[in-house]
Amino acid sequence: MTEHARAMSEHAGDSSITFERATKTYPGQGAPALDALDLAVKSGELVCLVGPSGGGKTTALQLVNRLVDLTSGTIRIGGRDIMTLAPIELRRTIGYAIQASGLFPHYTVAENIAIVPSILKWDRARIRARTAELLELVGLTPVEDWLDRYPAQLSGGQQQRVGIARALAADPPVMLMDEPFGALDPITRLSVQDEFLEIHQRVGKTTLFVTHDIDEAIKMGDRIAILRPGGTLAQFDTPEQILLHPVDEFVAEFLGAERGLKRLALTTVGEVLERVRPDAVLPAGAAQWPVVSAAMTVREALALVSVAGTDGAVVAEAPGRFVTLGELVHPPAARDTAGVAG
Ligand SMILES: Nc1ncnc2c1ncn2[C@@H]1O[C@H](COP(=O)(O)OP(=O)(O)OP(=O)(O)O)[C@@H](O)[C@H]1O
Repeated sequence: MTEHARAMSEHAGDSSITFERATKTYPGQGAPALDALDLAVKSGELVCLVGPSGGGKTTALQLVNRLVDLTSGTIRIGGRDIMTLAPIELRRTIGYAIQASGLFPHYTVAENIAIVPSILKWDRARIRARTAELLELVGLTPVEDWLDRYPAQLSGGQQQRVGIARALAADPPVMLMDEPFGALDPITRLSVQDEFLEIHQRVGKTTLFVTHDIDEAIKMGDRIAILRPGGTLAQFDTPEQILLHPVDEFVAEFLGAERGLKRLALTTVGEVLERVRPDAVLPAGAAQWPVVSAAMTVREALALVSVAGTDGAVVAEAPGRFVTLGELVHPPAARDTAGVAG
């Protein structure tokens, strides 16, 4: 075990990423690309980094794996200053997935996935087993059908999946993803997002995920960090809080005109139900109300209620419980926001 690996395993369990006034000014540039960023990503959390083009998102990501070096400030992983680690060693503990997958065209799928494990001198049986496990994880089965293909023989979505498998190969505690689904068509993109979220829930890597698509950020992020032009942080909070309380006009505009609808698509009927009085008596006339499921989004439930023209809906999974139209339109505030991973 190298000194670095030992140090990292001592910190096992803490894979938080902390930016402390992290600043990058590229040579010859008058203004910083990233300006005094303070951001703490908790272990296991998925944070989406969004902002306008040129806002410093990629720079922030590449500072973490030292593809770009800090001008000033500090970045820590698991509490350790990244500048105290050799870049090559550091990168072995960080999975990196980029747009267009970044696969090596002359390597097969199996060879691409094996790159970091080979550097780490895993034996062949271990690499083979890990490769099979990863291809299953990203849904490329039966595994034998995929191992020997070259990237050019895969669709964009399949390449992206192999890219994610490769980034996960050596089981790094931290994942950096730069527009990982940017090259996909909208339909494939939605399904790859779902798959990635499932994988994330299972493997729980601390993930910093760059996207310029605010809808993707709302769907994927435990929290979202919004950068302004000039690389300063505009807001860092849960998707729901950002949609409810954008700090200023810049953030509100960035979120777009459909902010209210986006928020409704984020909350489920079950979540609203948890926030309303449990002992409320079913109103007369509720027999005519539509039945909704606790798993439905508020947006879906509202569609049913508006078609039925009623003042509320009853909830299938909770006998005697109901939600009113008013509660669906303006869900009471959550009792706490401690639902964030970490
Ligand atoms: N190697 C470099 N040398 C000089 N300037 C650079 C370099 N890389 C990036 N920049 C500049 O730094 C700023 C931030 O770039 P960065 O790629 O981090 O933004 P971004 O938010 O990821 O943008 P996009 O959404 O367009 O990918 C931009 O103005 C860019 O032109």
